[in-house]
Amino acid sequence: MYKVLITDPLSDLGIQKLLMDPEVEVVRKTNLSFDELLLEIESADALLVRSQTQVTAEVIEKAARLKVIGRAGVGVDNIDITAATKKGIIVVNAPDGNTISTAEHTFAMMIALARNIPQAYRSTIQGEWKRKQFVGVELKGKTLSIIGLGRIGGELAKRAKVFQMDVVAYDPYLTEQRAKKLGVKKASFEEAIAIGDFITVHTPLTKTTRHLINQDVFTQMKPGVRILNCARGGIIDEDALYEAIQSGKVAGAALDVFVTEPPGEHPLFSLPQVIATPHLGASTVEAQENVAIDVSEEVLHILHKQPFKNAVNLPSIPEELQAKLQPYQGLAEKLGQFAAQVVQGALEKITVTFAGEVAQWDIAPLTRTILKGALSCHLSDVNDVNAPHLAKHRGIQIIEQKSTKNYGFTQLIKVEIKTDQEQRSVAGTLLNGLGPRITKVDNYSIDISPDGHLLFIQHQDRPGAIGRVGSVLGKYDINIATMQVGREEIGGQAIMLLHIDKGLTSDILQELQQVEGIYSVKEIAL
Ligand SMILES: NC(=O)c1ccc[n+]([C@@H]2O[C@H](COP(=O)([O-])OP(=O)(O)OC[C@H]3O[C@@H](n4cnc5c(N)ncnc54)[C@H](O)[C@@H]3O)[C@@H](O)[C@H]2O)c1
Ligand SMILES: O=C(O)CC[C@@H](O)C(=O)O
Repeated sequence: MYKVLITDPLSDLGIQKLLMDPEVEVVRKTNLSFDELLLEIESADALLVRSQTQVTAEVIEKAARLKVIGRAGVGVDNIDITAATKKGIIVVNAPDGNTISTAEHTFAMMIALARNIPQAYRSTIQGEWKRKQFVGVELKGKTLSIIGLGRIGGELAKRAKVFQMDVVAYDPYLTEQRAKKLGVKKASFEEAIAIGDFITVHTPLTKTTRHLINQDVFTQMKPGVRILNCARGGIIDEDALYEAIQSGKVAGAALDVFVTEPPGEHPLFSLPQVIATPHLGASTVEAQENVAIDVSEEVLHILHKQPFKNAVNLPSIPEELQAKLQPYQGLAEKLGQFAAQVVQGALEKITVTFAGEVAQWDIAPLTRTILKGALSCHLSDVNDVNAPHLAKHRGIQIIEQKSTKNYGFTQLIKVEIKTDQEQRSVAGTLLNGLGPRITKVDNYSIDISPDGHLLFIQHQDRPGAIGRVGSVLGKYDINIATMQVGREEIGGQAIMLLHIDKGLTSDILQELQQVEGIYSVKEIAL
């Protein structure tokens, strides 16, 4: 049974799939104190949050069984991604479900700002009739500068075009093609800042976007500019915004998000030019249902070990590529496990080479799986998420390469491991109808399926060696299921790779080591 802990309000309809899964127990507890959260998280397999719950390193540290953190929304700045990654916890979000709602909210804020609607409402219901005081501006013909033309920025641009605004956008990843498709002028940051009558930010909050709009940037703006932030508090320096409004440079600001939420009695609220909403961008029935459905499905996929797509701490893999790579995942993991068990000493470098059909694709996910296989022989709780981090942390160098060399197979994956004592390699392929096979260990060609208990023996190629190994195993009632022998030259070094039906005790291993003509014996569990 998986415990799915939900600590922020999520749409009832949206989490139906979770509620209906017989293997899932849904525990909904909102407004938990920090200590209560620490207590609940200990036994949770999945945690679902919106933006309120702060999933700090301390919370993650306490989570003994947590496999996935699901964010019902886009921004994951309330989750310590580094701490989750270190612990091998997958973080997924629901990036698409609230795009339209947030774009619409931003647009509503822009109109409200242009026409002083909140201020006029407040005055009118107090019995005043101040028509002169609330003269606004039209959107038509004005320039809207969008900083961050992603999903929300893009939808906002479409709406602004319908209102006959000139839309310019700055986004480091904006292509001419996308700008053209949206009817937007691609600009530099400086240009976008200098020409905007309305400037709106739609970037995530990161180290580079914190205070992206600061005191210096305000000085470069047009006098009378109007500012919007429906993305994240902190992208705009709140103190600098206060100054810019006070000085008259900025005519007004519409804010849905704040550095601290709730902001309490914020100095900006003393300025009549500021309008505000309490982080309502995604607060529509539709968006809340969408994000809850999306994140619930992702969490279920992860708990049931099925493919998922919106992991924040794993590069996303297009479905088509995922389908192509899937058959290779098992082989990749086994090769990593085999290579790590066949070597002696501390891992220093892992080189993975892909040849044939597989080399035509993005093979980074397979490299991660190989790494997971190799590291899991020595470390606990290794998965695709934390494997690269764990390798880096231990100073293990990872080299990934593609080869056009003909290895005699339609596709081949080779794993070379260098330790402080030796360097060895193992290669494998997928054979039609037979599945994964190990085809080479060091320079010895073999053909064995990578599963179960294996014995890897290095010996001298002399009559009797195989028989003597068989006698020792027979003495202890250990059945040999399959056996492969490889040699470089007659009478030289050779290897035996045996499938045995059960594992060996250290005494039997030692006895095998003493057999005449045997150089080394390694037991490999796959
Ligand atoms: N107010 C709300 O309720 C609400 C709702 C949803 C999303 N959001 C916020 O809106 C943000 C954007 O959401 P989205 O779905 O459009 O994300 P997105 O990832 O589709 O778009 C973000 C864009 O910002 C661009 N970007 C990154 N750094 C930049 C920089 N320094 N300068 C300019 N552009 C930069 C990226 O290239 C990307 O195109 C989210 O990160 C989230 O914090 C708020
Ligand atoms: O949960 C919310 O309502 C806010 C969501 C929004 O900020 C997001 O980043 O998706």
